[in-house]
Amino acid sequence: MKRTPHLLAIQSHVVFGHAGNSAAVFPMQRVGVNVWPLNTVQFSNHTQYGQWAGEVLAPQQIPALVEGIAAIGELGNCDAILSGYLGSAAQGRAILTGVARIKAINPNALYLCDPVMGHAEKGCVVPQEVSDFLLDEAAAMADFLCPNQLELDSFAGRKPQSLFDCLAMAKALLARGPKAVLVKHLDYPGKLPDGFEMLLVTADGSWHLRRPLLAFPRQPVGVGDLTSGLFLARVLLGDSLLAAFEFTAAAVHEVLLETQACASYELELVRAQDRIAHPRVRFEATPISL
Ligand SMILES: Nc1ncnc2c1ncn2[C@@H]1O[C@H](COP(=O)(O)OP(=O)(O)O)[C@@H](O)[C@H]1O
Ligand SMILES: Cc1ncc(COP(=O)(O)O)c(C=O)c1O
Ligand SMILES: [Mg+2]
Repeated sequence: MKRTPHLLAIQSHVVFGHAGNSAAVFPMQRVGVNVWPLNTVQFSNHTQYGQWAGEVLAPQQIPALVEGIAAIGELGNCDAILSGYLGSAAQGRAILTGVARIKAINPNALYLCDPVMGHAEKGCVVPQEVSDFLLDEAAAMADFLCPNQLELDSFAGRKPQSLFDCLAMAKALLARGPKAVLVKHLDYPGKLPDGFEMLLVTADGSWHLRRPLLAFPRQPVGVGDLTSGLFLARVLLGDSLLAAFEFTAAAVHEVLLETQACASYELELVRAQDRIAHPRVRFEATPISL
């Protein structure tokens, strides 16, 4: 029987609703991965409500928890690390120490960094020191980097002029070290208004994918976290990068359809669980080159 992969997921937890690990853990489990959630913050709710209660985890807790897993002899079973929303740059550095520790035991372990900085319409959701850390330090250690357009602009230091420009900006990131860059959300002059577009850029090729843009009275939160989590989960389950990309687009779209149908602000992950595991829609990515 094929072994179930294990994934250490280091990002935020919200008590109510879905963002960070609260958006990604259940879907990753539902598609068949053992998840080890390590919560960088525990907030009452996501920050787009404009107010929240809760605390940021002390940075030294991250290596301490990783050492605790090493002490029971399980750290070598970690096949991948995912990081998302960071409470501070010190937390980010502690995560990189953990990634290095895991890669020393299991050189095949993959690290996906979702460089959560914010969103064009939502404004920045992290402090400047976190953005600097993501640009200067985390990108260099990541096997996979999953920026949205704002984060890609931040990495490139400019805004794109076209789709091909987005591709060039994502390709430039490959030179910093990652095996693949998944741009979760494209925005560029000339983009068709009725589509939601993504890019996958690897050393072996690049692909562009378009799915319908759904209307919401308030943009749901946690979609980026769901996207990076499902992508990494499917890669661990044996998908090619392209197959994982197409699966992720379909599964995320299913969640958004369910969320829209329920008129919910929070993602309807529980109701959509069968659609996450077995998406009914399919989106084909098309090859793109400069
Ligand atoms: N098909 C879709 N239709 C409408 N909105 C979408 C669709 N897919 C994603 N979104 C929204 O677009 C944004 C996606 O943002 P993105 O940049 O990928 O990630 P993040 O969730 O990290 O901001 C989110 O606000 C999400 O709610
Ligand atoms: C606590 C927390 N984690 C993560 C996120 C990131 O969510 P998204 O996937 O929409 O970028 C947010 C966004 O507001 C948040 O408040
Ligand atoms: Mg995000």
